[in-house]
Amino acid sequence: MTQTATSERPDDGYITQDGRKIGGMLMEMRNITLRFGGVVAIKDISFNIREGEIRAIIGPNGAGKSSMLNVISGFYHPQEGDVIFRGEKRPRMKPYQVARLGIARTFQNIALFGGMSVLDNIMTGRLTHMRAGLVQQALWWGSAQREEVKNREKVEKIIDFLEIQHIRKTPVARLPYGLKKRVELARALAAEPKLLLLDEPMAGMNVEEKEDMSRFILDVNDEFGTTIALIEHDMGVVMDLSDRVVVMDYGKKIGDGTPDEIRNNQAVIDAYLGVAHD
Ligand SMILES: Nc1ncnc2c1ncn2[C@@H]1O[C@H](COP(=O)(O)OP(=O)(O)OP(=O)(O)O)[C@@H](O)[C@H]1O
Repeated sequence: MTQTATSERPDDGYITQDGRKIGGMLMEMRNITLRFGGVVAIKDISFNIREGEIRAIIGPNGAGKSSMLNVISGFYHPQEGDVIFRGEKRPRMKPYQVARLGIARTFQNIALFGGMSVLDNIMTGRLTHMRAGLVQQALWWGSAQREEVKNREKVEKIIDFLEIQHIRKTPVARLPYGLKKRVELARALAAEPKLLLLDEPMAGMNVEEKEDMSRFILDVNDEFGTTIALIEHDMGVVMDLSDRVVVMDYGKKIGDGTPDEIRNNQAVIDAYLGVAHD
């Protein structure tokens, strides 16, 4: 996607050059600080994510990117700052409660059930939508069955969309790496998230797998209107996919803007070239 415009946009949204609709604020991180004992992983960082946007968080190793993703997904709780989701301050929540709000994620190191089939793995992504617990399922078999059928339909649609019909019965452990990553994406999508967090979706992939994954990320965003925030080290991918990019270095935010703005940001260039700073 070519990006020439600036990151200054009207509050209620805009249309991208390739015709996608970007809306108002979906999430705002306000003055987030996160410490681990004496280590300050995130220092007073603010940024926002708009509805429908593909937003990247980049930075050198140890910059604090994973920590930030973990704050967004509720794994870490910042000592300072607020997380605003859909206009409301999010109270301290457990990750499963954050998932119920509509935030799903994939992991850098694939976190699937190796012995289970692709289909069953993706079904686990529907758990946040399942109302019937085990006891309910036993007592109200009819409604639990209807729910199962509905969940299956959603999952089948995702399987078609991500072109993994041919491996639906295959145990995940037997799949090549690129396909495992695609199954992880499918499982996260099964939760029908408003915000999808991707932790290094291209890590360990060959060129062809990266091209496939890039296409699927764009298609998911376009077809389902899913807002996506991703951490990624592959600069080519980041600059191609993202509407806007946040750059972190040593826990601080050193850049925030469109790919073009980031490419021309001297602090960002210095950080990647390893220029010393105070
Ligand atoms: N659970 C933790 N306990 C203690 N320190 C941590 C923890 N998680 C992260 N850190 C520290 O916080 C800082 C930021 O780490 P983080 O993993 O967020 O960076 P990153 O940008 O994701 O790095 P990478 O690209 O190498 O994955 C580092 O100094 C790291 O050692």
